[in-house]
Amino acid sequence: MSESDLLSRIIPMFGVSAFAGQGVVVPPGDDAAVVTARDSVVVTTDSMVRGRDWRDDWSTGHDVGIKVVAQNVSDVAAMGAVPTGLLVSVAADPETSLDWVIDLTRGIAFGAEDARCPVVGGDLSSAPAGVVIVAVTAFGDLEGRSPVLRSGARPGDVVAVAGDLGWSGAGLRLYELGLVDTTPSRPARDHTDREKAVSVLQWYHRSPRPPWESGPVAADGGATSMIDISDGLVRDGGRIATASGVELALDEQALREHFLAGPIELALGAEDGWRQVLAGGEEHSLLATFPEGSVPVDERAPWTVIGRVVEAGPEGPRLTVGGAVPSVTGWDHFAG
Ligand SMILES: Nc1ncnc2c1ncn2[C@@H]1O[C@H](COP(=O)(O)OP(=O)(O)O)[C@@H](O)[C@H]1O
Ligand SMILES: Cc1ncc(C[n+]2csc(CCOP(=O)(O)OP(=O)(O)O)c2C)c(N)n1
Ligand SMILES: [Mg+2]
Repeated sequence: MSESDLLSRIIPMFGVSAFAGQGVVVPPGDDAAVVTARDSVVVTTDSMVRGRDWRDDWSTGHDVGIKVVAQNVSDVAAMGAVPTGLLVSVAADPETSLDWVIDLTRGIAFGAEDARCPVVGGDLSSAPAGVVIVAVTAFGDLEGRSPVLRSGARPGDVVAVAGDLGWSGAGLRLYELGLVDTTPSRPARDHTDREKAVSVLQWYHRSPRPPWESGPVAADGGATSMIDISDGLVRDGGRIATASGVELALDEQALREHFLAGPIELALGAEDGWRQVLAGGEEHSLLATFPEGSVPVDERAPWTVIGRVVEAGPEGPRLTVGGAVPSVTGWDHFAG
């Protein structure tokens, strides 16, 4: 199949016409898309690489599509913005099956629709044998809000998280332990049955649905800093601490109670599960700091208070859990 044939299959799947009038002036198909922007534009990019970010024996093309959109939309949300457009680039070994590419496209289209955000273009390229890379760029609109940076946390603020912690990392760990779940639809959150707990965690690893709507809610509520947790609570919380020059003093009891108890502890046990709560990557939940008393009340995706911001001590900016620096560090692509 030629590149143009493939594009003529892919582009209609994004149904951009559904978004006509919502900022898309020229849809995919020309040299570039044209979108309207009212204000400063939030822009971010994140890619996934076969073998590094997913394995074909665990994840379908559809899963990869949902996940790459989620990663990007949560980065937009972590600035306090709503997503307004996506660009999708795929570089694939020509042996990659058409079915896989179509499945990927369906997953991207599903994620984009869920985020109410049109795919406005992209690129197709071939890659050496075995290589498949999916790269997404997302645009966002602050709708008049000031961007929420990593650097605004102040002593006296509370630290809160929207979404779960450790689910994706626990799901990955369960795959690594040899459990293979292929539940076709999203399983219910289960706190009593181990098999169902395994299934819900592996499902979240394959196709996360972080609470990205909470990003703008946090910004409106006066969040002083925010980040999406892609490399684990400890590493990403540490980034807020460093950028803000403060200590994030997290409450071990609150973390264990809200995030370890339940599916993670049931599926992995307390020790391994706790590591995932602290250091599991790819969760894409939002971590933010708020002035005391202004944590937003959002029933759809509640913010859970997990600690406080305090003045950095002699050790400098850092993140502590129960008063100590955790021994786990989180994900780093190049640390080996
Ligand atoms: N190759 C690159 N060139 C320029 N900037 C980059 C590159 N890779 C990452 N960055 C920037 O570095 C910052 C941190 O990137 P990353 O750790 O990927 O953040 P995130 O977890 O939010 O995706 C971001 O502002 C990102 O835009
Ligand atoms: C096969 C496989 N091995 C390991 C992982 C785990 N993993 C890959 S990337 C990542 C962290 C986040 O990825 P990155 O691309 O750095 O996101 P960013 O920080 O840029 O948002 C993790 C935990 C995985 N998903 N699949
Ligand atoms: Mg990134």
